[in-house]
Amino acid sequence: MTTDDLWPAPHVSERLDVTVDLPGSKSLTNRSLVLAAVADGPSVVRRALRSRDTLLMAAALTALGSEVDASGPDWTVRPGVLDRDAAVDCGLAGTVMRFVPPIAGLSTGVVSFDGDPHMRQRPIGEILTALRGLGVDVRDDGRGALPFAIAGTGTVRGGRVQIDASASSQFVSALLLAGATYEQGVDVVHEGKPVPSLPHIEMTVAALRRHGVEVDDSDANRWQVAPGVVRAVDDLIEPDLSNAGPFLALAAATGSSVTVRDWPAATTQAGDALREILAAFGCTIERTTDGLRVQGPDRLAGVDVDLHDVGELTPVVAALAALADGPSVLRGVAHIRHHETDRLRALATELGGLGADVTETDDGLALRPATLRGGVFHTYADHRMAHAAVVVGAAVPGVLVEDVATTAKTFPDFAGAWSAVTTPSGRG
Ligand SMILES: O=C(O)C1=C[C@@H](OP(=O)(O)O)[C@@H](O)[C@H](O)C1
Ligand SMILES: C=C(OP(=O)(O)O)C(=O)O
Repeated sequence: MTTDDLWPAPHVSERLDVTVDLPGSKSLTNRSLVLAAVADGPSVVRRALRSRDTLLMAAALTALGSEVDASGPDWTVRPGVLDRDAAVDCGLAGTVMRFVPPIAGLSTGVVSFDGDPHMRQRPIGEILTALRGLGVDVRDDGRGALPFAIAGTGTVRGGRVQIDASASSQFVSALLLAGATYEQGVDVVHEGKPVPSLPHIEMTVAALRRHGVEVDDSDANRWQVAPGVVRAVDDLIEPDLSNAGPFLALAAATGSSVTVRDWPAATTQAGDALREILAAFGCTIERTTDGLRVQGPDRLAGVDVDLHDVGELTPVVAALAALADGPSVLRGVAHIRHHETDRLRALATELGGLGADVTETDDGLALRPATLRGGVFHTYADHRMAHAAVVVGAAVPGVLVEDVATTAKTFPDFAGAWSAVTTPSGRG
């Protein structure tokens, strides 16, 4: 590591009163792109997120035969014929590695998949086994991980399939997104420990219904998608509410007021749970004509929260818990050991390195009040580790964020946006 890779997180020594505009949601953008690629005509994805994960998705769909014009803020997608051999780079994007293979089964070419070194550790085996059961020719070395290839025959039989989706809700979303294009549709039954991140499956179901696809989700742990046309629709992408996390946590950590513009009145995004979580820390939450306003308290309370449904919020919540005046328990998130890095291990190591009293548990973290100090915060190529680092850095002088550019996974120029709100001279 060179010192160039260390970004001094802005320390905030005054109370701020700021409003931020956030880029679009990764999860909504990548669902819209996938459905647009199998739709019955061209679509527009308005205010699409332009970030590494969404550009990788656009490149994957282009490689498979669609035309994606990502040159402006509104992206156009023209579905093409899936008739070619292709190579898909998944980077570190779970949505690309999980959502694209079920569509590749419709191709008449051989589609090979690989990604960043850590992506070879992230689970995909359940989807590969499920695809085989649905009639897809999957070629891998039996490890249930990248790299692998899908040799399409142009059609997929589909039907009923049982999976264990306790490691990731994306296993279910992936099969549902492709399901309507399969001859028999798809009937996915989950058997195993509870599925995490259920709001993300609700987001998938809502996206399918918007595209005219019939989905029956009336039984717990079972989702049936009827075969049929995926109608082309124009989508408007909401701001990314999980990426609102560090900005709203900034208010909590520094007793400031932060407004996130255009907070949706109703949404399937996991980040909406921030309203409740930040209230538990002692923040005051208010909807204004501009968006959602959070006012941080004078002293942060500790929290006891189950984050099973909203695991991607854990790094920012852990950063606040490390700054709190009371003890905290974060539970229900064993599955985030399979995210961009082992987030429980990484958070315990890095927050601990800055003086936090933090213990890893089987399914979360336990934190007790401690005085934090500055130092290097390693990010493990994980955008949300960088988010945790800057939140601590706002409250504690001298935090150096390693590789802040890793935030580009889901947020263009995060460091610039963070500087603009935290540095008085940076504000317009
Ligand atoms: O479907 C999606 O867009 C996502 C689902 C969740 O994955 P897991 O179920 O693996 O946690 C979430 O954490 C991830 O950031 C995005
Ligand atoms: C888990 C995450 O990403 P992915 O879509 O790569 O799974 C995340 O963004 O927190």
